[in-house]
Amino acid sequence: MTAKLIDGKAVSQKIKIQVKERVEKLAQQEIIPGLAVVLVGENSASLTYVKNKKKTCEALGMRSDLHQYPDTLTEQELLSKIEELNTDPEIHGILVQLPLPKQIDEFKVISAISPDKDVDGFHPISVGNMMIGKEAFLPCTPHGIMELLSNYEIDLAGKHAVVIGRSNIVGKPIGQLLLQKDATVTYCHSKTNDLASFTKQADILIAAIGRAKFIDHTYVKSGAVIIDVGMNRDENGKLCGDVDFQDVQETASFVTPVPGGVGPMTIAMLMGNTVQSAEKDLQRQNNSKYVK
Ligand SMILES: Nc1nc2c(c(=O)[nH]1)N[C@@H](CN(C=O)c1ccc(C(=O)N[C@@H](CCC(=O)O)C(=O)O)cc1)CN2
Repeated sequence: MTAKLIDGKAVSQKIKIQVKERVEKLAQQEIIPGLAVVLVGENSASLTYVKNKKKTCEALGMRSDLHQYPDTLTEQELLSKIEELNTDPEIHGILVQLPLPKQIDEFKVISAISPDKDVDGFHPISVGNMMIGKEAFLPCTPHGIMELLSNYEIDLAGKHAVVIGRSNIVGKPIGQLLLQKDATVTYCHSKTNDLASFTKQADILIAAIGRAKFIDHTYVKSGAVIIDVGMNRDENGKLCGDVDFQDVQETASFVTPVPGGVGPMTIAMLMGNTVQSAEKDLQRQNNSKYVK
Protein backbone atom coordinates (compact mmCIF):
# COMPACT_ATOMS: atom_id res chain seq x y z
CA MET A 1 0.00 0.00 0.00
CA THR A 2 1.24 3.50 -0.84
CA ALA A 3 -0.41 6.38 0.96
CA LYS A 4 -2.61 8.74 -1.04
CA LEU A 5 -1.57 12.38 -1.01
CA ILE A 6 -3.94 14.89 0.59
CA ASP A 7 -3.34 17.88 -1.65
CA GLY A 8 -3.88 21.04 0.41
CA LYS A 9 -2.76 23.27 -2.43
CA ALA A 10 -5.48 21.95 -4.76
CA VAL A 11 -8.24 22.02 -2.12
CA SER A 12 -7.26 25.54 -1.05
CA GLN A 13 -7.49 26.73 -4.69
CA LYS A 14 -11.02 25.36 -4.88
CA ILE A 15 -11.98 27.16 -1.66
CA LYS A 16 -10.43 30.43 -2.85
CA ILE A 17 -12.53 30.30 -6.06
CA GLN A 18 -15.67 29.99 -3.91
CA VAL A 19 -14.51 32.88 -1.69
CA LYS A 20 -13.90 35.05 -4.78
CA GLU A 21 -17.48 34.44 -5.93
CA ARG A 22 -18.75 35.64 -2.53
CA VAL A 23 -16.49 38.72 -2.76
CA GLU A 24 -18.00 39.52 -6.18
CA LYS A 25 -21.50 39.22 -4.77
CA LEU A 26 -20.64 41.65 -1.95
CA ALA A 27 -19.13 44.06 -4.52
CA GLN A 28 -22.62 44.36 -6.06
CA GLN A 29 -23.64 45.90 -2.71
CA GLU A 30 -20.51 48.11 -2.77
CA ILE A 31 -18.85 46.18 0.03
CA ILE A 32 -15.20 45.19 -0.10
CA PRO A 33 -14.18 42.77 2.66
CA GLY A 34 -11.24 44.32 4.54
CA LEU A 35 -8.61 42.47 6.58
CA ALA A 36 -6.16 44.27 8.90
CA VAL A 37 -3.03 42.28 9.64
CA VAL A 38 -0.83 43.41 12.51
CA LEU A 39 2.77 42.25 12.67
CA VAL A 40 5.10 43.10 15.57
CA GLY A 41 8.80 42.34 15.22
CA GLU A 42 11.07 40.95 12.52
CA ASN A 43 10.37 37.19 12.60
CA SER A 44 11.11 36.26 8.98
CA ALA A 45 8.61 33.35 8.83
CA SER A 46 5.86 35.63 10.20
CA LEU A 47 6.72 38.25 7.60
CA THR A 48 6.37 35.63 4.82
CA TYR A 49 2.97 34.52 6.19
CA VAL A 50 1.56 38.05 6.48
CA LYS A 51 2.76 38.94 2.98
CA ASN A 52 1.05 35.79 1.65
CA LYS A 53 -2.16 36.75 3.45
CA LYS A 54 -2.08 40.24 1.90
CA LYS A 55 -1.29 38.87 -1.58
CA THR A 56 -4.13 36.34 -1.35
CA CYS A 57 -6.61 38.99 -0.18
CA GLU A 58 -5.73 41.17 -3.14
CA ALA A 59 -5.96 38.27 -5.61
CA LEU A 60 -9.51 37.60 -4.40
CA GLY A 61 -10.59 41.25 -4.68
CA MET A 62 -10.40 41.96 -0.95
CA ARG A 63 -8.68 44.82 0.85
CA SER A 64 -5.76 44.05 3.13
CA ASP A 65 -3.83 46.53 5.29
CA LEU A 66 -0.55 45.45 6.82
CA HIS A 67 0.36 47.29 10.04
CA GLN A 68 3.99 46.52 10.76
CA TYR A 69 5.78 47.57 13.98
CA PRO A 70 9.26 47.07 15.51
CA ASP A 71 9.59 44.57 18.37
CA THR A 72 9.94 47.50 20.81
CA LEU A 73 6.20 48.28 20.45
CA THR A 74 4.51 48.41 23.86
CA GLU A 75 1.43 46.42 24.80
CA GLN A 76 -0.51 49.68 25.27
CA GLU A 77 0.42 50.90 21.78
CA LEU A 78 -0.78 47.62 20.29
CA LEU A 79 -4.04 47.73 22.29
CA SER A 80 -4.68 51.28 21.05
CA LYS A 81 -4.19 50.16 17.44
CA ILE A 82 -6.65 47.31 17.94
CA GLU A 83 -9.19 49.69 19.44
CA GLU A 84 -8.88 51.90 16.35
CA LEU A 85 -9.35 48.90 14.00
CA ASN A 86 -12.33 47.64 16.03
CA THR A 87 -14.24 50.83 15.14
CA ASP A 88 -13.13 51.11 11.50
CA PRO A 89 -16.24 50.27 9.42
CA GLU A 90 -14.16 49.24 6.39
CA ILE A 91 -12.27 46.58 8.36
CA HIS A 92 -14.15 43.29 8.78
CA GLY A 93 -11.31 41.15 10.09
CA ILE A 94 -8.41 41.85 12.47
CA LEU A 95 -5.52 39.48 12.82
CA VAL A 96 -2.48 39.83 15.06
CA GLN A 97 0.27 37.58 13.76
CA LEU A 98 1.65 35.22 16.41
CA PRO A 99 4.04 34.85 18.11
CA LEU A 100 4.27 38.28 19.75
CA PRO A 101 7.40 39.68 21.47
CA LYS A 102 7.65 38.69 25.13
CA GLN A 103 6.76 42.12 26.62
CA ILE A 104 3.26 41.78 25.12
CA ASP A 105 0.57 39.63 26.76
CA GLU A 106 -0.91 37.55 23.92
CA PHE A 107 -4.15 36.80 25.76
CA LYS A 108 -4.77 40.48 26.56
CA VAL A 109 -4.23 41.43 22.91
CA ILE A 110 -6.44 38.68 21.47
CA SER A 111 -9.17 39.50 23.99
CA ALA A 112 -9.11 43.15 22.86
CA ILE A 113 -10.15 42.25 19.29
CA SER A 114 -13.88 42.66 18.71
CA PRO A 115 -15.36 39.11 18.54
CA ASP A 116 -17.24 40.29 15.40
CA LYS A 117 -13.87 40.85 13.67
CA ASP A 118 -11.99 37.89 15.20
CA VAL A 119 -11.28 36.10 11.90
CA ASP A 120 -8.50 34.05 13.53
CA GLY A 121 -11.07 32.53 15.90
CA PHE A 122 -8.73 33.01 18.88
CA HIS A 123 -10.90 35.31 21.06
CA PRO A 124 -12.19 33.56 24.22
CA ILE A 125 -15.79 34.15 23.04
CA SER A 126 -15.05 32.49 19.68
CA VAL A 127 -13.30 29.60 21.44
CA GLY A 128 -16.24 29.17 23.85
CA ASN A 129 -18.81 29.15 21.04
CA MET A 130 -16.72 26.68 19.05
CA MET A 131 -16.46 24.39 22.10
CA ILE A 132 -20.24 24.20 22.49
CA GLY A 133 -20.85 23.89 18.75
CA LYS A 134 -22.42 27.35 18.32
CA GLU A 135 -21.75 29.67 15.39
CA ALA A 136 -18.22 31.11 15.63
CA PHE A 137 -15.23 31.99 13.51
CA LEU A 138 -13.27 28.77 13.55
CA PRO A 139 -9.47 28.92 13.94
CA CYS A 140 -8.02 28.67 10.44
CA THR A 141 -5.60 25.73 10.70
CA PRO A 142 -8.02 23.33 12.49
CA HIS A 143 -10.85 24.44 10.20
CA GLY A 144 -8.59 23.81 7.20
CA ILE A 145 -7.79 20.30 8.47
CA MET A 146 -11.52 19.54 8.80
CA GLU A 147 -12.06 20.74 5.23
CA LEU A 148 -9.25 18.50 3.97
CA LEU A 149 -10.75 15.45 5.72
CA SER A 150 -14.18 16.27 4.29
CA ASN A 151 -12.84 16.83 0.76
CA TYR A 152 -11.21 13.38 0.79
CA GLU A 153 -14.43 11.90 2.25
CA ILE A 154 -12.59 10.56 5.29
CA ASP A 155 -15.21 9.29 7.69
CA LEU A 156 -14.68 10.37 11.30
CA ALA A 157 -17.62 8.90 13.21
CA GLY A 158 -16.42 6.29 15.69
CA LYS A 159 -12.80 6.70 14.55
CA HIS A 160 -9.99 7.11 17.04
CA ALA A 161 -8.23 10.44 16.46
CA VAL A 162 -4.95 11.03 18.28
CA VAL A 163 -3.79 14.65 18.46
CA ILE A 164 -0.14 15.24 19.34
CA GLY A 165 0.09 18.82 20.60
CA ARG A 166 -2.02 20.99 22.91
CA SER A 167 -1.54 24.54 21.63
CA ASN A 168 -4.49 26.93 21.73
CA ILE A 169 -4.32 27.55 17.99
CA VAL A 170 -4.06 23.98 16.68
CA GLY A 171 -3.98 21.06 19.14
CA LYS A 172 -6.85 21.91 21.49
CA PRO A 173 -9.32 23.16 18.83
CA ILE A 174 -8.70 20.37 16.30
CA GLY A 175 -9.52 17.83 19.03
CA GLN A 176 -12.84 19.60 19.69
CA LEU A 177 -13.76 19.78 16.00
CA LEU A 178 -13.01 16.08 15.55
CA LEU A 179 -15.10 15.31 18.63
CA GLN A 180 -18.03 17.24 17.10
CA LYS A 181 -17.80 14.86 14.13
CA ASP A 182 -18.11 11.90 16.51
CA ALA A 183 -14.46 10.86 16.57
CA THR A 184 -13.06 9.50 19.85
CA VAL A 185 -10.22 11.86 20.67
CA THR A 186 -7.00 11.33 22.61
CA TYR A 187 -4.63 14.23 23.29
CA CYS A 188 -0.91 13.53 23.58
CA HIS A 189 1.83 16.08 24.35
CA SER A 190 5.46 16.53 25.35
CA LYS A 191 4.89 14.88 28.77
CA THR A 192 3.03 11.84 27.40
CA ASN A 193 4.76 8.59 28.37
CA ASP A 194 5.21 5.97 25.65
CA LEU A 195 3.80 8.17 22.85
CA ALA A 196 3.90 5.35 20.28
CA SER A 197 1.53 3.22 22.36
CA PHE A 198 -1.13 5.92 21.75
CA THR A 199 -0.29 6.90 18.17
CA LYS A 200 -0.29 3.22 17.09
CA GLN A 201 -4.00 3.15 17.97
CA ALA A 202 -4.87 6.17 15.81
CA ASP A 203 -7.14 5.91 12.78
CA ILE A 204 -6.54 9.65 12.34
CA LEU A 205 -3.19 11.01 13.53
CA ILE A 206 -2.73 14.79 13.84
CA ALA A 207 0.93 15.72 14.31
CA ALA A 208 1.50 19.21 15.73
CA ILE A 209 4.68 18.62 17.71
CA GLY A 210 7.23 21.01 16.20
CA ARG A 211 10.00 18.41 15.68
CA ALA A 212 11.28 17.74 12.18
CA LYS A 213 10.30 14.29 10.76
CA PHE A 214 9.65 12.95 14.28
CA ILE A 215 6.80 10.60 13.29
CA ASP A 216 8.05 7.60 11.34
CA HIS A 217 6.28 4.30 10.55
CA THR A 218 6.95 2.94 14.04
CA TYR A 219 4.37 5.44 15.40
CA VAL A 220 1.71 4.65 12.80
CA LYS A 221 -1.07 2.06 12.63
CA SER A 222 -1.55 0.39 9.25
CA GLY A 223 -4.12 2.34 7.18
CA ALA A 224 -4.03 5.49 9.35
CA VAL A 225 -4.74 8.95 7.97
CA ILE A 226 -1.91 11.33 8.89
CA ILE A 227 -2.29 15.11 9.02
CA ASP A 228 1.02 16.91 9.41
CA VAL A 229 0.78 20.38 10.94
CA GLY A 230 4.55 20.75 11.46
CA MET A 231 6.57 23.54 9.87
CA ASN A 232 10.26 22.81 10.49
CA ARG A 233 13.63 22.95 8.73
CA ASP A 234 15.56 19.70 8.22
CA GLU A 235 19.35 19.31 8.54
CA ASN A 236 19.76 20.87 5.06
CA GLY A 237 17.54 23.83 5.88
CA LYS A 238 14.70 22.45 3.76
CA LEU A 239 11.10 22.97 4.90
CA CYS A 240 9.61 19.76 6.36
CA GLY A 241 6.84 18.62 8.67
CA ASP A 242 6.67 16.62 11.90
CA VAL A 243 6.17 13.45 9.86
CA ASP A 244 8.81 11.52 7.94
CA PHE A 245 6.75 11.62 4.74
CA GLN A 246 8.74 8.94 2.86
CA ASP A 247 8.98 6.56 5.80
CA VAL A 248 5.21 6.41 6.44
CA GLN A 249 4.26 5.82 2.79
CA GLU A 250 3.84 2.04 3.10
CA THR A 251 1.94 2.25 6.40
CA ALA A 252 -0.51 5.17 6.12
CA SER A 253 -3.57 5.31 3.83
CA PHE A 254 -3.53 9.11 3.42
CA VAL A 255 -0.93 11.72 4.31
CA THR A 256 -0.55 15.50 3.94
CA PRO A 257 2.75 16.81 2.56
CA VAL A 258 4.75 19.77 3.90
CA PRO A 259 4.78 22.11 2.09
CA GLY A 260 1.46 21.92 0.25
CA GLY A 261 -0.76 20.31 2.89
CA VAL A 262 -2.24 22.10 5.88
CA GLY A 263 -0.36 25.42 5.36
CA PRO A 264 -2.22 26.65 2.23
CA MET A 265 -5.53 25.69 3.87
CA THR A 266 -4.80 28.05 6.79
CA ILE A 267 -4.73 31.04 4.45
CA ALA A 268 -7.77 29.89 2.42
CA MET A 269 -9.86 29.53 5.61
CA LEU A 270 -8.76 32.99 6.76
CA MET A 271 -10.09 34.41 3.48
CA GLY A 272 -13.37 32.55 4.07
CA ASN A 273 -13.68 33.94 7.62
CA THR A 274 -13.04 37.50 6.43
CA VAL A 275 -15.75 37.29 3.76
CA GLN A 276 -18.09 35.70 6.31
CA SER A 277 -17.46 38.67 8.62
CA ALA A 278 -18.29 41.15 5.84
CA GLU A 279 -21.48 39.20 5.02
CA LYS A 280 -22.53 39.23 8.67
CA ASP A 281 -21.84 42.96 8.88
CA LEU A 282 -24.08 43.56 5.86
CA GLN A 283 -26.78 41.42 7.45
CA ARG A 284 -26.60 43.47 10.67
CA GLN A 285 -26.87 46.70 8.66
CA ASN A 286 -29.93 45.38 6.78
CA ASN A 287 -31.56 44.21 10.01
CA SER A 288 -31.07 47.60 11.65
CA LYS A 289 -32.77 49.27 8.63
CA TYR A 290 -35.89 47.19 9.31
CA VAL A 291 -35.90 48.06 13.02
CA LYS A 292 -35.92 51.81 12.16
N1 LIG B 1 -2.50 35.13 13.99
C1 LIG B 1 -2.04 33.94 13.59
N2 LIG B 1 -0.76 33.62 13.79
C2 LIG B 1 -0.31 32.39 13.39
C3 LIG B 1 -1.17 31.48 12.72
C4 LIG B 1 -2.52 31.85 12.54
O1 LIG B 1 -3.37 31.07 11.99
N3 LIG B 1 -2.91 33.09 12.97
N4 LIG B 1 -0.66 30.27 12.22
C5 LIG B 1 0.77 30.08 12.10
C6 LIG B 1 1.41 30.64 10.85
N5 LIG B 1 0.59 30.71 9.64
C7 LIG B 1 -0.35 31.68 9.55
O2 LIG B 1 -0.30 32.71 10.15
C8 LIG B 1 0.87 29.94 8.47
C9 LIG B 1 1.88 29.01 8.44
C10 LIG B 1 2.20 28.34 7.25
C11 LIG B 1 1.49 28.59 6.09
C12 LIG B 1 1.83 27.96 4.77
O3 LIG B 1 1.17 28.22 3.79
N6 LIG B 1 2.89 27.16 4.68
C13 LIG B 1 3.35 26.64 3.43
C14 LIG B 1 4.85 26.77 3.33
C15 LIG B 1 5.30 28.19 3.42
C16 LIG B 1 6.80 28.35 3.25
O4 LIG B 1 7.30 28.00 2.19
O5 LIG B 1 7.45 28.84 4.20
C17 LIG B 1 2.94 25.18 3.27
O6 LIG B 1 2.80 24.48 4.29
O7 LIG B 1 2.79 24.75 2.13
C18 LIG B 1 0.48 29.52 6.12
C19 LIG B 1 0.17 30.18 7.29
C20 LIG B 1 1.47 30.72 13.30
N7 LIG B 1 1.00 32.04 13.56
